[in-house]
Amino acid sequence: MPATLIDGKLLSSVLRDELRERIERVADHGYKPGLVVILVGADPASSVYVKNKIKACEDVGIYSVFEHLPATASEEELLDVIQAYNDDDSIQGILVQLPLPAHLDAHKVIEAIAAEKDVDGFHLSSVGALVTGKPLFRPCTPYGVMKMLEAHEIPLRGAHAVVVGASNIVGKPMAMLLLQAGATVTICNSKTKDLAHHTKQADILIAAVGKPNMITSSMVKPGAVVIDVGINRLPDGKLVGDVDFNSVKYVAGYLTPVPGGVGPMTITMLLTNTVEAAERACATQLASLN
Ligand SMILES: Nc1nc(=O)c2c([nH]1)NC[C@@H]1CN(c3ccc(C(=O)N[C@@H](CCC(=O)O)C(=O)O)cc3)C=[N+]21
Repeated sequence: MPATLIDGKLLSSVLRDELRERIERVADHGYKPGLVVILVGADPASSVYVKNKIKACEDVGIYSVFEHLPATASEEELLDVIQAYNDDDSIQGILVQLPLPAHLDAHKVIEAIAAEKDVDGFHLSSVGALVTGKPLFRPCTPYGVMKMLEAHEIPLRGAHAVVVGASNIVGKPMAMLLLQAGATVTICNSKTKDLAHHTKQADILIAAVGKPNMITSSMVKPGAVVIDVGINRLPDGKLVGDVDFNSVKYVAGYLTPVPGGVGPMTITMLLTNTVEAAERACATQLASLN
């Protein structure tokens, strides 16, 4: 029997309905969640993602601002823009679209974002809070994956999770969330010897490498939960993940599609973090009134 599909679009629509209710509740206190998306330059893929994020905000009733800087913008200009939004009470979330042009220091730029507005979860405060077990903001992609596992009641305690890819934005925080949920976690990287040996042990396999179709059916334990975080655009324009979907679907127990899997969930968790930020700002103000 082919794998059960984990539909990120469907789950997103359920979660977005819940967000609309939370947004109405903060609206009752005179608050409207606001997100600014900052894009430097005009990379076509980034431009599409940014547009999708703005559209998603409109869809649930989050106020959004698109701040577009030229590719030649200086670090100082970008830091000034971030500072202005740090000080802007109509904005609770600040996202700087990555990757940045090479002349800008992404680390320095991310650190300039006020920690309480870091809805991407990339700031050192967010990373430290996550690792020590009191998350401030969870990075959107791993957070979305956790929601997908939860929605399908996939047991995590004592499960063996194998994360392929060790990036700061996906692999590392993904491993941390799975660990905190009680899984035994293996993290593989590009230097891992005999990758298939590790992936075949996985009850839950997370593919986050950025190589089209690299996880093949012989690398998957029968019945495993396979989460495809990859988004690779082929020369013919087709979008594929890191998992060879057509062969793995006959081996896996659960599988996420690309498109329509982790991608839409990433955006939904960005919206969730923005609403969360607005609820905290609202609670802080209510407390100061008492
Ligand atoms: N500061 C920052 N935060 C990010 O969260 C961030 C970023 N920079 N830089 C780029 C990556 C990539 N990313 C995606 C989100 C959704 C889809 C998505 O919705 N994908 C659709 C398909 C979209 C299409 O057709 O191209 C899907 O998988 O169904 C894809 C990619 C967020 N990123």
